[in-house]
Amino acid sequence: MAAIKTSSLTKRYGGSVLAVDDLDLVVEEGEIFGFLGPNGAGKSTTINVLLDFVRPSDGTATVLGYDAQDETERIRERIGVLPEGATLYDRLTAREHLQWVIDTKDANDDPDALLDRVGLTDDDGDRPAGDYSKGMAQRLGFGMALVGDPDLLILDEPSSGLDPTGMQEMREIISAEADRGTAVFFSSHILGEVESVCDRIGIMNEGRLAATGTPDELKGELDLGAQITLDVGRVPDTLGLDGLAGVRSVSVEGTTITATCTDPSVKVDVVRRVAEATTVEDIVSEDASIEQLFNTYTSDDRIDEEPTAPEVTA
Ligand SMILES: Nc1ncnc2c1ncn2[C@@H]1O[C@H](COP(=O)(O)OP(=O)(O)OP(=O)(O)O)[C@@H](O)[C@H]1O
Repeated sequence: MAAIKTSSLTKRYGGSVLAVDDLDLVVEEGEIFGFLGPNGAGKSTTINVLLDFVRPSDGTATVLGYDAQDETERIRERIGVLPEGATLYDRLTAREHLQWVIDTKDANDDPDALLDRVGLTDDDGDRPAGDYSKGMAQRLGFGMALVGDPDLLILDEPSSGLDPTGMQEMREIISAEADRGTAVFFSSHILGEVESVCDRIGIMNEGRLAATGTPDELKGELDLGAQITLDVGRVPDTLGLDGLAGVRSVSVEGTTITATCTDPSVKVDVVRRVAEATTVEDIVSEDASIEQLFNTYTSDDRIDEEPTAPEVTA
């Protein structure tokens, strides 16, 4: 049984805004699925339909096998949710928030252990949430989502407001939850975060799923190539890269030479050839990044075109 399944899910706001457009999405049990997309792509709307905060215009959605609109109670018992901009009660302390969720879910978690897990101190636990910084509020919201060992975590921009340490801690908790069988579905703008923690990603664009797969699968599909950039003392008349197997293109700007290779292993040959012709002062090596992937799938003139090749001067 899928943790999340949507079939032809569509949401229109008013007559003109098509926020989610015929979406077929499957998140498997136990997997970490990152839901990426630019502002307005339809990520929060999809999550809001899954949580029955908004009703779909068309299509269906199930969560843990239950209908997202008709079996909301069953779903709530088994999931943990961090909604966009978690709503907290200003006058309640963190401990009281956690205790409230524990009681509501009839769970037996220890509020102190949860506080510790999300990086809040004992003293923080006794302060009213109204005094919290954005990052502290986010940590508390995350702690509330973890109550009751949920089978599925749905997190809308979980790292929003967190400092780098907080983001790292959040990623560790997500991985630990997945290790014990929890499926995690989270939306993000932070591409590195998604790549480092997710089993699969889905890229939303204009209400549609532009791509799904593991980061490696998606990079492979697009054949974005691997880049190597060399700073040299002097650019020789002949670089020696002409006809080198696996070099797709070469460009030169000042004393910087950039080669795009069809395969990362070819980069060593590029360095060797250039080093035979001139002094190499610095090397930067980059494989296709998740940023490239994201840009390719969400730019206006996406996919139907070949990735653009830099000017060839070799
Ligand atoms: N309550 C609403 N009423 C009208 N339009 C809405 C409403 N909520 C969202 N929209 C519109 O639906 C589209 C998708 O918005 P949504 O918030 O789902 O995108 P998102 O991918 O979560 O964006 P972001 O990354 O900025 O949070 C946008 O055009 C947005 O303006």
